[in-house]
Amino acid sequence: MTVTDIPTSATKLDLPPLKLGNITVTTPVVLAPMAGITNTAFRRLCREHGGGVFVSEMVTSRALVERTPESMRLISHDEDEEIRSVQLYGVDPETVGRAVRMLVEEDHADHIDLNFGCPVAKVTRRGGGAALPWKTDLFASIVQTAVKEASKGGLPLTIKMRKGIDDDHLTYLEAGRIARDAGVAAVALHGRTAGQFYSGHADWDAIARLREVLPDIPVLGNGDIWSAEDAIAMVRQTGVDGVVVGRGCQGRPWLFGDLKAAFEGSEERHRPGLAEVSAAVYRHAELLVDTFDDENKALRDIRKHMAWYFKGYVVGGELRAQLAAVPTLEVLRGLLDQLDMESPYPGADAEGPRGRAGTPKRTALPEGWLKSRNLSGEQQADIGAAELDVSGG
Ligand SMILES: Cc1cc2nc3c(=O)[nH]c(=O)nc-3n(C[C@H](O)[C@H](O)[C@H](O)COP(=O)(O)O)c2cc1C
Repeated sequence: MTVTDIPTSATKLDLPPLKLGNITVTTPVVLAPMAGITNTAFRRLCREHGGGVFVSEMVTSRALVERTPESMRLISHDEDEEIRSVQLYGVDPETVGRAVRMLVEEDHADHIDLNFGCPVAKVTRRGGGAALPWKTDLFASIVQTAVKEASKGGLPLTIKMRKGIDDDHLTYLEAGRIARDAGVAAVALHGRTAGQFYSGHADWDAIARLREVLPDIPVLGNGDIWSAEDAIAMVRQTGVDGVVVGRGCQGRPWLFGDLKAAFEGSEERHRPGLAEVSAAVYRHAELLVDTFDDENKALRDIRKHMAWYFKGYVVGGELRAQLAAVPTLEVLRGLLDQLDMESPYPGADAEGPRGRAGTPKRTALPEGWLKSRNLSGEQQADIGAAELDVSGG
């Protein structure tokens, strides 16, 4: 079944609340960790519309144990974030263990997620990111160490992964079993291989297979949820315990309101006119100024959201270009004031795919590397070196 011929009915599912260890998540929805997107400002906007777990941008374990200023910003949360969720990336069990211990002992988080989904070719070619679970001994060691350290503080630890390196080197079923045996609180699967990058459709059948293989822990499905109807369809089709939503909420933080409504059995959907979108953009920019305490940095950040916010809306070409290059909050105010505030919700044009797309990437790993599922010392060094190139999932 492809994503286009799934049923769209939103009749109530009666899904039980999602349990992540001792945390009960009433709306079974997770904001996907997205580097450069899911900072405190964006998480606040999403949270204000709905419920769920709102995961931080990824932080590398190495940077965190070195306490770089950027990594300390990445793990920071607003005071009213009920579930402080942090995503870590790491390739060395000892460093990952130290990073988890730091989060626990210094009370920076309530939930920790480990990222095994980075598809960036520079990283996967050297065995890191989404290729790492192929080396089952290293993968097991990282997850076991992280679970052990997280459990000392009673924190649930989850993992997020892709299907594998490419169609000939799938890892998700075995990695899921290893993670379950290590004691993770849930496993999230993005239904693409690293080689697919963001092309084609996410394979929801693979998500269903993982659900069957791991009947005893929550499985979360990820990939191509653009609307509340897609989320309901994924749950129906795969039997997952919750959904992870990434690009679908870019420029649409109100999607979390639709998701909450849909999981409560309501057909109500939020359809903001241009005036409301304009207010959201300005508020987002202001929150970013608070987050970064630096207007230039904040404006650099908000610029990448502009095309997503205004997708499908009636906005002239020149104004669009100016918004995409806006230099200051004051200029932003002036540009937004030029919009036709009576302009209504444009319907389906405002919805659907957005954000990162792209063509498949070559992830070819050396034959020798793929031959053994165990890791040599030299390969460990290589994976470690690629850590500097890691960027999201
Ligand atoms: C800009 C961007 C940054 C991302 N950064 C991360 C990340 O830091 N960690 C991670 O696990 N996945 C990351 N991802 C992957 C998403 O979490 C998600 O798995 C992917 O976008 C598929 O879900 P979607 O179809 O709902 O977007 C990123 C995706 C995008 C588009």
